Formats: sequence, structure tokens, C-alpha cells
Amino acid sequence: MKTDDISDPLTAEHAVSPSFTPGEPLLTCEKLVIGYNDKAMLPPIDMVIRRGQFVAVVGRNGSGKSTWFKTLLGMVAPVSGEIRLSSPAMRSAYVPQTSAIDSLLPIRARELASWGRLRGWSFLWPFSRKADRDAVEGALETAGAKAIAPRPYRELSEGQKQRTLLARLIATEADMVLLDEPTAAMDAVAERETMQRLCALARKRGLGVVVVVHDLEVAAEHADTLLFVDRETSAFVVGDAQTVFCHPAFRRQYGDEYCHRAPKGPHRGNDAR
Ligand SMILES: Nc1ncnc2c1ncn2[C@@H]1O[C@H](COP(=O)(O)OP(=O)(O)OP(=O)(O)O)[C@@H](O)[C@H]1O
Repeated sequence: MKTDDISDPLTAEHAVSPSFTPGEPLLTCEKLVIGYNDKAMLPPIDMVIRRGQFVAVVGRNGSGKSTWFKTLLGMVAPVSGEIRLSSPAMRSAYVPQTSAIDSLLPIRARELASWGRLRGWSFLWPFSRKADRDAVEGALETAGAKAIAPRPYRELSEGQKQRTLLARLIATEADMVLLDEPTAAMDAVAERETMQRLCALARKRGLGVVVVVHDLEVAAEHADTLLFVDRETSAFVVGDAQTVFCHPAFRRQYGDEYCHRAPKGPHRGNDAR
């Protein structure tokens, strides 16, 4: 697929939220303290994740990025503070850093993507509804995984597996998606395409998209909001690339170079609207 074509599938009939209000809050962290065994890892976090927002989370290894994700998802209890959802019906989906999917499982990429549609007892009749089948096909297309859909998951490269997991995530039709280093195993072209797809999910479907990414250039180019976490200086900095890259805590870790090159002014991601 050519880079220019990437966002096209999102305008088609698979759109999740035909009408949404960009900027509407999805999830609010209020004085949220994350950590394990009642021990705070970072200062209290105050932040709102909104519809249409694309947040890139950056920070050194072990700074607490995955722990924050797991806390948002209810997998780790907060030390203190609150996580408020906009409504009880608000749904989030997650792609973890390393997939726990057994690589020996005899399943094809399309079937794995269809797991995104499983709810309640629907595992008893997972492929019976046309709406589900259409959503899976749309998700495979959006994730750039159509061509690999018939192939056994275990035979895919790590980058292709990540695309399949992205398709499963899109198939969930969640309001907010959290992805922990989804492009770690991808080449530069696949990484760029994936980031553009995530941008389009935020802009055109109104999802709140939060992605952990280690490539700072990629983060600045695609996200409209950056979030920098740093345990050494107890920093949790949210803002545009300029704000984050020029923050003293960030410069202490990564040097001044990023600050000098940071795009000026509010950045709305790379997806032309
Ligand atoms: N279950 C746990 N119990 C106690 N400490 C943990 C647990 N899981 C992770 N940690 C510790 O919490 C700290 C933050 O880990 P976390 O995985 O959130 O960092 P990260 O920023 O996502 O790192 P990376 O970039 O390497 O993925 C690390 O010191 C880690 O060892």
C-alpha cells in the first residue's frame, strides 16, 4: 500500500464513530499516583485523554510508562488518586509490549484479528454476524494486514504480527486505544505507515490514541500531544513537542538537540484534514 493511500479505509463504511465531538474527555487522571506495593513511582498525574487526541508517551526504560498503562486499564491498582471514565460504557483496548499469544497456536492472522470482536458469550458463535465479519475485514485493511490475513500467525515476522495485533485492536471499536511500543519490530516504512494509521484513527474516528514510542522524532512528527515520564527527576510533562523537548527534565536525559529542532507551535499530527 502506498503511503498516500493509508488513511483512505477510514473514510469508508467501517467508521466506528460517524459523529463524535473532538476534544470530548474520555478518561481523566486526577492526582493519580502509580506504583507497586503502595510505593509511588511518579508524582501525582493530572491528565485528560480526549476524543481525537493522539498522545505519544516517551521516556527512558523503566520510567513507568507500562505501569501507567496498566493502571489505566485496571490491571494494577493505583497507589492513590482517581481514574474517571467519561461514561461506564467507554471502552478501551490495549496492545501490550510483548504479546502473550502462544506462537504455536494454529491460528491464521484473520482469526486472531477477529478476537477483537469477541464479547461475553460470543466466542460460541464468533463468525456468525455479518457486522462482525465486516468489522474484521475493515480492521485488517486499516491495519495494512489484508495481504497477510490468510497466513498462519506463527509464520509471520514480528512486524507482521504487530500489524495483526493492530487489526485486532481496531476490530474492537474501542473509544480509547493504548499501544505499548507497537512499532518496535517494524522497519522504518512500516513504522511510519502504522503511525499514520493511528493518526487517522484519532482524527477520523475520534478515538483517543495513546502510544508508547522510543523514537522521539517519530513521536514529534505524528502525535499532537507528547507525554514525557522520568523517575529520576520525578517528572510527568504533557504538552506539544516544543514544551516537552525543551523541559529541563527532558534535556537532562536526552540533551538539547531535540529542543533546538522541535516544531514550533501547536502541532496536530501528520494527518492532513
Ligand atoms: N509487577 C511489578 N512489581 C514491582 N515492580 C514492577 C512490576 N512491574 C514492573 N516493575 C518495575 O516498575 C518500573 C517501571 O516499569 P515499567 O515497565 O512501567 O517501565 P517502562 O517505562 O514501561 O519501561 P520500558 O521502556 O523498558 O518498557 C521498573 O523498575 C520495573 O522493574
